[in-house]
Amino acid sequence: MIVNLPQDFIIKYRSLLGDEAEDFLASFDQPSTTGYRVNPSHRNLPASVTAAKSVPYEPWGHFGTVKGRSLMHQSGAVYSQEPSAMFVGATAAPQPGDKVLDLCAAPGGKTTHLASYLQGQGLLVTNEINRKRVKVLAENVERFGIRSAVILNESPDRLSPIFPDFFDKVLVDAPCSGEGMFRKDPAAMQYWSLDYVQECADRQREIMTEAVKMVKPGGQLIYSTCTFAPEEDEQMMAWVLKTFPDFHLAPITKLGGVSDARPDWADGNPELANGARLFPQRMAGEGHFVAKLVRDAGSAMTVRGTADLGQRLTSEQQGLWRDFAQQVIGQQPFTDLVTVKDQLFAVPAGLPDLKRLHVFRPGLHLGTFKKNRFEPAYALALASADWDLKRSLAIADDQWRAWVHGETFTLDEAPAKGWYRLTAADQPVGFGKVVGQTVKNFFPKGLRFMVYETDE
Ligand SMILES: C[S@@+](CC[C@H](N)C(=O)[O-])C[C@H]1O[C@@H](n2cnc3c(N)ncnc32)[C@H](O)[C@@H]1O
Repeated sequence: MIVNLPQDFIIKYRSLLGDEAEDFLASFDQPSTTGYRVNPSHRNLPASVTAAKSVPYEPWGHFGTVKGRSLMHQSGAVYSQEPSAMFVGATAAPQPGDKVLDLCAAPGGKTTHLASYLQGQGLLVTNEINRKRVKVLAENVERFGIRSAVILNESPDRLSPIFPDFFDKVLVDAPCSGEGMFRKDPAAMQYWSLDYVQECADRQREIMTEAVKMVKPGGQLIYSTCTFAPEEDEQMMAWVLKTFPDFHLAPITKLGGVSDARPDWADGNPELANGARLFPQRMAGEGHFVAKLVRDAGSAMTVRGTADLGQRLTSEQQGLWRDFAQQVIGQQPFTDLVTVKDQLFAVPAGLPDLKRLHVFRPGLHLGTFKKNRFEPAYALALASADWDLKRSLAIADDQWRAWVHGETFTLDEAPAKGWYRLTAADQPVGFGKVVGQTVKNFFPKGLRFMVYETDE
């Protein structure tokens, strides 16, 4: 064996997997499997992205790699995600209009996937407890052009009193012992021990105790981990079924080498087989556990107060936004607008009162009110992939490279002065301000990068 797996890990899985254990252990010496999902709201994507081999259970999923410093990545046309992680979103598969909570969301792989299913309709509450990680989540939500998401930075026990019986779907992609990460990130092995698995299971029980309260009667709770440990997988589900008797495990369609979960690794309850196991020795992927819990239908949803996510716009702000929307977008695509300080947001409908929570983003960032003018946000440009804007300017590849590096660039002709959504290869890349033949650079400072020859 090349990879130095912990001895206790080897002993444990030899005992659990019997004849299959050597194939399982040998899979850790194979290279990790990479993949990406295409963003369904982006149009005219090149064949280099769409023609790669598909992931069997996820129509937007492909095997392969898209570089971080590429147009496809920067414009939000793709999200890099290893293929077995795609099984989580594919199992949740919310309908447009659903109210969805992603409780443990950073860096945003599952959130961006759930958003693809929602198609901008309904509500996506995406939460991350960790203050640093919530920033990365927000960057990915913006990059993927998600229009109807609220980003929260909270612990599950502070969310459950605000959202009782509220969501059609709740996803708990639980913090776990990460055994399915060993191949991609061998450093993950240094935290691993039999005790660590137990610690993770304890934390998962705490998270699930709050998560179940937020599922509406008849709604679903999708639970997933990227670990193989039965304590965090089948045994966790066995505990949920016993502790919360109004929840049951629903069957999941299993394609492409996905297997039934193992009741014999928990209390033998045959219902546990409805869960799904993704093993790297049986399929191309790093490994996951996914289960779909359904809450019995019952009492009606509790009615609560409505959201108060910011200030109303002054009449001057309304005018500045209206002028921008008419002149540049050509339509007024949002109804519920609020300001937080000088920032303008479009908030999704249907939220309860969030006053007591730490709201990291109340909705889609539309822009900033400066003195007597409005400056559109990068997030708004990236959320416009499927709109024909009144003012849109196609730029060439070398101009895109200058743009993401923070440089101004020159056009061959001078169009009318003002804001333009810029596109490269039909993908939105930001708002630029045209003055004469010059495009002034508004690419966010913290996201700037240099494209090298080796990135191609
Ligand atoms: C497996 S990761 C989520 C990955 C993410 N769903 C994705 O697809 O990109 C689990 C997340 O749970 C967060 N977390 C850790 N402890 C938590 C807790 N007690 N309650 C809620 N979330 C927690 C971690 O910070 C981490 O971001």
